[in-house]
Amino acid sequence: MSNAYVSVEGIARRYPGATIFEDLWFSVNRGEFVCLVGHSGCGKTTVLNILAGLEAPSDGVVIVDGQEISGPSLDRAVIFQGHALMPWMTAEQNVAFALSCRHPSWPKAKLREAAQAALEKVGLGHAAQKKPAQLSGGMKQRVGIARALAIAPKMLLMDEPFSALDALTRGALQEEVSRLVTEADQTAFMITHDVDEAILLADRILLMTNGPDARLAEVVVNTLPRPRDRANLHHMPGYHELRDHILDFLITRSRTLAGKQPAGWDPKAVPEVRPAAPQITPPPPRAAA
Ligand SMILES: Nc1ncnc2c1ncn2[C@@H]1O[C@H](COP(=O)(O)OP(=O)(O)OP(=O)(O)O)[C@@H](O)[C@H]1O
Repeated sequence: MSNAYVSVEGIARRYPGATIFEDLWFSVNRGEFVCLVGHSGCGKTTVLNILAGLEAPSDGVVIVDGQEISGPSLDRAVIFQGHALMPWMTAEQNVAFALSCRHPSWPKAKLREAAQAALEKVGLGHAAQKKPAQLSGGMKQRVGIARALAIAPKMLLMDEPFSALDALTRGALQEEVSRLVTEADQTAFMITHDVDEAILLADRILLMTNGPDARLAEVVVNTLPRPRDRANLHHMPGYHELRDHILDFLITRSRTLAGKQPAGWDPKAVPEVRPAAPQITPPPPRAAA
């Protein structure tokens, strides 16, 4: 795990009388997009909060860029399901405020300029002077995305950021995040319930069994080539195999594997699968000369 940008090493969350999860080991490489998928209650938000430094694990550590984390940091920006914008500030002021925490020495004009540029990147240049109450849900979430990306965090953490949006807005924002994260070579970790969202965005998808005593059961490597877009995703060779694999896990295996550790199970070496990998046909034997 030493080459990983983010290294999650044996974290656990226990409450008196209940272990939500334990012995969770995984890594996220620089520039990689990792999604965590699992049923409600298995501890996904807890894992994200631990990565954000908002909660301490009961056991284990998280190392980011070689340093153990010990609390929240601007290096790890979180995009929540709700927008968490300051309602008395305009969109520009919301982004500028985050920028001022990152760059305390920047003069106001520079902060404003950078905030405006960040809003333009998410298509909100025209709405910079509006307050959250004057913006739609999708626009507010865009401001949240602009604010998180403007401070160039080492890691972007997202907890179901699109789940409260209508399907059209959700689709548009998923594609936008995909583009922005790729452009910035941003390391990202996201929780989602939406299998297509995970397939669109992730390089790897971590599958968690049901809680209590949840564990990482499998790491699904998304071998579908980039760029991916929603309109063509389901035409890509391997898409259906990948989707079926994840759905089968959610419908059946997340439950049947719950609480059980197969013999010889090594939580540090969770099996990797590539359901969408192209079938390699061996070349025909050469005719004898
Ligand atoms: N103080 C507590 N005592 C005991 N259990 C708790 C406590 N706080 C949280 N939990 C349990 O921890 C588990 C993990 O919660 P968490 O929010 O991380 O799950 P999740 O997978 O993100 O769920 P969802 O998808 O519904 O958001 C839940 O089953 C919850 O009931």
